[in-house]
Amino acid sequence: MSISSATPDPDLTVQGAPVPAAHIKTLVLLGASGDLANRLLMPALGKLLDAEPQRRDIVLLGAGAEDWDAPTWHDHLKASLTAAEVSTETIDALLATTSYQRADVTSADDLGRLIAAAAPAPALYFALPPAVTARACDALQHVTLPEGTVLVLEKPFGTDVASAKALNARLSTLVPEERTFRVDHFLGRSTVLNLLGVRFANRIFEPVWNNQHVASVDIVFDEQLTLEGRAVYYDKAGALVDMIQSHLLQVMALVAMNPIGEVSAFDLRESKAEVLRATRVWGGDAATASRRARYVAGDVDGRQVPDYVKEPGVDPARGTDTLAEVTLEIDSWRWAGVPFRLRSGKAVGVARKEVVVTFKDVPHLPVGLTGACEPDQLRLVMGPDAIALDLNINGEDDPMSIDRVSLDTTLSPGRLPAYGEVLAGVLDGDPLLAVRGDTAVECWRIVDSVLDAWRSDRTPMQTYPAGSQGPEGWPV
Ligand SMILES: NC(=O)C1=CN([C@@H]2O[C@H](COP(=O)(O)OP(=O)(O)OC[C@H]3O[C@@H](n4cnc5c(N)ncnc54)[C@H](OP(=O)(O)O)[C@@H]3O)[C@@H](O)[C@H]2O)C=CC1
Ligand SMILES: O=C1O[C@H](COP(=O)(O)O)[C@@H](O)[C@H](O)[C@H]1O
Repeated sequence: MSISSATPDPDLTVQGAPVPAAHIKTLVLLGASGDLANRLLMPALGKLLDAEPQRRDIVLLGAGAEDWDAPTWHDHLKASLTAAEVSTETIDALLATTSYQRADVTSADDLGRLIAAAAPAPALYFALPPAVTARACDALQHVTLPEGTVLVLEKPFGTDVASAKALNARLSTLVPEERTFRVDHFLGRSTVLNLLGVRFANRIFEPVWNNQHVASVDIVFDEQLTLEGRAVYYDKAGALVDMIQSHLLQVMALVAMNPIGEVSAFDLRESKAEVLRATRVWGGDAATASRRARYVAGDVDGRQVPDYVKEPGVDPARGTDTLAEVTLEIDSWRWAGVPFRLRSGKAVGVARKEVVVTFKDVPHLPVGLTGACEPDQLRLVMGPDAIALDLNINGEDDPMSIDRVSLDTTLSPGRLPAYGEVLAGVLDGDPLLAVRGDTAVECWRIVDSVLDAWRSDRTPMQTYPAGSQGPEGWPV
């Protein structure tokens, strides 16, 4: 008998329907001069307002360490929105009401001033380094938060089980769980959201979505991107923590969860949590259930890439992984015995970003049908978004020989970028796409076991040339 190693914290699993937060009027962007704010959040807000102009009464309040006057802030915001091709109407509407305050977000006095300016019910978006976010949350203890305040936290949410639990405990003293938005922008990606439609709006998949018919599931996010100047963050995280601990486990939960009664924050998040609570490393040994590797010099699509350890800001002694793979099992009636392989890497030659469900072989191929009969595969591709069903059919020339076809369709990129969907939830006070606190801890429980094995050096660090598809012998 398998027993889930963690029991959900009752304080973090809000029972019943979520209590709607007041419709947010002011979005306070803490860390407004930072990369996330500039490259992703402000454009996403602009796109959301373009798609839903009725929201144009949203006021954006920027805050950060920079001593910016109003024209400097306006120029910064306008440049970010313009680069994202946000409409001039939206840009003008945002500029008409926005303001910026210089603030040390770890100071209760500064935070108090910001919140007073953002009343009645602000959303505080911590677009800050994680350590600064933790200190800002400590400082908020000394500030009276208006009823309905929403807190929005970026990944990484803690650095292990203990720190994630401590952060949850701190947050629970500030606002209720349903007003705490732990952002995982993959949950706003259109292909990921499409898992709901594909799985539950079709008759044909659910009956075969189990260990009777599925041989394995691969969730792969291999990028051509390298370090891209992010050593301060990435060198401490690595591929396992950067991608698998958060995004890929969330995607896995959506692939594996039981059907939900309604698309509500409670149903969806509880169903995902059930999966994650039942998840552990394949065979119970994290050292053999995982692989890790790091890129060395190579050529990615014509771009010369140095050894990872020679990238500026990298500490070679740290032993950071740039490609990680973990095979997991979900101890449930539905999934027992089905390997879920999660893999993500940087600096590969050909990007591969997809969920692949591989079905078992047919039990019997009629005598007389010839040729290779490969397993059926359903593939959901993340960017450019597509869905494909790879099947065996009768051959074109010899009708009794088997050929392979792919029934595929490209999907529109979605009405909004992933962060646009995330922000829509924040502004509506709907935590549907937010990661629940107990789930964040579960994800660390799964990944901590791998990190422990890696620290004991039982899983060798391999290398692969940048521009390749990973070390030799690894399945791609
Ligand atoms: N950038 C990205 O692509 C992504 C980032 N994230 C997450 O988003 C968060 C922010 O990342 P990112 O934008 O890249 O980080 P940056 O370092 O680019 O930005 C952080 C911002 O916080 C400000 N800041 C730091 N300390 C204080 C303080 N005490 N008071 C006020 N402002 C302060 C910085 O100001 P100053 O520079 O003046 O010190 C800067 O504007 C992180 O948790 C990251 O993991 C998540 C997904 C993608
Ligand atoms: O959160 C992260 O995600 C990106 C990949 O997501 P995308 O939406 O930008 O494609 C990844 O490159 C980055 O390392 C990671 O921190």
